Amino acid sequence: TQTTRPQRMLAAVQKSATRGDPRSVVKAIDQFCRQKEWAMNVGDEKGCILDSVVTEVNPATVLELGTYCAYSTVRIASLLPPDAKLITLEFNPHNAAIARQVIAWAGLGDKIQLVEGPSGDWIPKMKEKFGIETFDLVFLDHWKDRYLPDTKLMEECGLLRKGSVLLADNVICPGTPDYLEYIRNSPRYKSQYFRSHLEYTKVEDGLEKSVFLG
Ligand SMILES: Nc1ncc2ncn(CCCCCNC(=O)c3cc(-c4ccc(F)cc4)cc(O)c3O)c2n1
Ligand SMILES: [Mg+2]
Repeated sequence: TQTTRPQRMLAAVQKSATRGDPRSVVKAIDQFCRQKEWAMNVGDEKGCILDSVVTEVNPATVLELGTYCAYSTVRIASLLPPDAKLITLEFNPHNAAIARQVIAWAGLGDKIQLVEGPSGDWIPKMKEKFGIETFDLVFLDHWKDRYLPDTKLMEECGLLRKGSVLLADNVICPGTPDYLEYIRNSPRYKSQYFRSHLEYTKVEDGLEKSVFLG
């Protein structure tokens, strides 16, 4: 029977990456996506910008919205300090199952908690379910029309503190116009656009980094 693209991506990781070596997992997925099949990982070019923001923030708590196959999950977690925690939300059970195996292969199971379900349901439960006070870093990479409502929801739920950083993928392609409009005009955020390209292509895309001012 026909395999899915996430299954083929996992097979590429298990074939080419070293168990317990997160950067080799990242490299194996980038190689698969450049040489075999395009997939919607943040990718190597935007991934370098992601790395620099993670390193600068050095977060103790991270929320990722939209796991897909855990490429950015593993990329972020590989840069976190020892006791840091990353919670990643994935809506699609098949993708979540693949993501869990990629995370296990990278040896990052103790840093990453993958939660299945829509962001809108889980964001209000973060404090009670996971004992989270606030997030130091949020990586938005899920449904593009959920970036704005979920940002407002995180504000309302008190999950952001003065200095919390939001990093949003795909603000140009596929695009998140309502989110950009809000975040760039809100007095409660200081935003910066990092121009780049859609993963594995020459199409323009970029990341928007926004610091919550409280
Ligand atoms: N609410 C909620 N809560 C939790 C969730 N978990 C998953 N989802 C659903 C998210 C489904 C995947 C989201 N990502 C993208 O759609 C995406 C697309 C492209 C792209 C595609 C085709 C092109 F021609 C050009 C660019 C590139 C990217 O980098 C992308 O990230 C959730 N939703
Ligand atoms: Mg993306």
